[in-house]
Amino acid sequence: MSLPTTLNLLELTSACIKLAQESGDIIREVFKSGSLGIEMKSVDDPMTKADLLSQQHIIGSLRTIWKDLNIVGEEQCEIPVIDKRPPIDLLLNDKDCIEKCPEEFKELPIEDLIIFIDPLDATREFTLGRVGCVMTLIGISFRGKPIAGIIYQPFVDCNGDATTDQSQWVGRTIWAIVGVPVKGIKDKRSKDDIGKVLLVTTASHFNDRVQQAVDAIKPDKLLRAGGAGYKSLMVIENQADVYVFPTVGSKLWDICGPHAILLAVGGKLTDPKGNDIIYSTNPEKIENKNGIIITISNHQKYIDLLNN
Ligand SMILES: O=P(O)(O)O[C@H]1[C@H](O)[C@@H](O)[C@H](OP(=O)(O)O)[C@@H](OP(=O)(O)O)[C@H]1O
Ligand SMILES: [Mg+2]
Ligand SMILES: [Mg+2]
Ligand SMILES: [Mg+2]
Repeated sequence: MSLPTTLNLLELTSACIKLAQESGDIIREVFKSGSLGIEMKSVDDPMTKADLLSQQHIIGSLRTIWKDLNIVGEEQCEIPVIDKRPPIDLLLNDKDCIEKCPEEFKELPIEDLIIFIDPLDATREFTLGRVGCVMTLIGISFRGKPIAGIIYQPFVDCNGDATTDQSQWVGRTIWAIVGVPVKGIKDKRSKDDIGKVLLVTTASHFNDRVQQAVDAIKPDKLLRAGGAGYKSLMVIENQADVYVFPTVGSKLWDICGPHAILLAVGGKLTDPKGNDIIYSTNPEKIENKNGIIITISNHQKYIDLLNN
């Protein structure tokens, strides 16, 4: 039987939404078990049983339908054969998707797609019990550009607010297809911060280059947070105006999903010189070597501040 050569983005995104939610169940179970199975991939770069099981579940399940899809996952691991096919119809009756999804997205050549999976973003925070910023990130890129993204936050209440109350861990899904109105995004800007410039950056990898970027932008408030995905979501939900990390550290799987959601809400993500990030399977291109800057508006203003 010949394999399909095209796919419907609504079906792929439907499957990814469900799989991200199921990965959240896996991540919560591992956390509650108390045995995280921490391995150090390198200094300051942990992987846990939750990262592994989450990635195996997502990729193994996608493979039950799309066997030759290009998938780039953060973790180096065997992918077990899974026989349960994920549902692919969640978005097929979504009014906005039917009316606003670009027609070409409904019949995409599989060979031009790459799926980037960060099965658990902010692992370091996860190992330290600071789970509010943990999330599963799935990005779908087409010919080098993000076209759909899914974020699932396992350790938050229904408003997406971190809580230590395990009974409130209902989790939250944020997803977008570029060109389709995004649902469920909140404006989380506090009243005291209206009119101010808030910059968010790393909590765990501060260095001179980051300090220089902060000095160049001169924000009214400097916020420090864990998780590349979490900081991106802070910009998407107006809790920060700009997220900058001006040196190597983040990878394509950290940003592809959030990037698609950001584009869908009118934001921008480039390197600190304003160059587009191209999504590729080339191992040489996986690291964002020059860093990233993420904004919801006035992107060029921040690029000019960083480079003048
Ligand atoms: O946890 P994984 O999936 O390995 O992804 C990491 C990113 O690759 C790093 O860029 C993040 O470091 P920063 O918080 O300095 O952005 C890092 O944030 P963290 O140091 O707060 O955990 C993570 O988001
Ligand atoms: Mg990550
Ligand atoms: Mg990760
Ligand atoms: Mg990692």
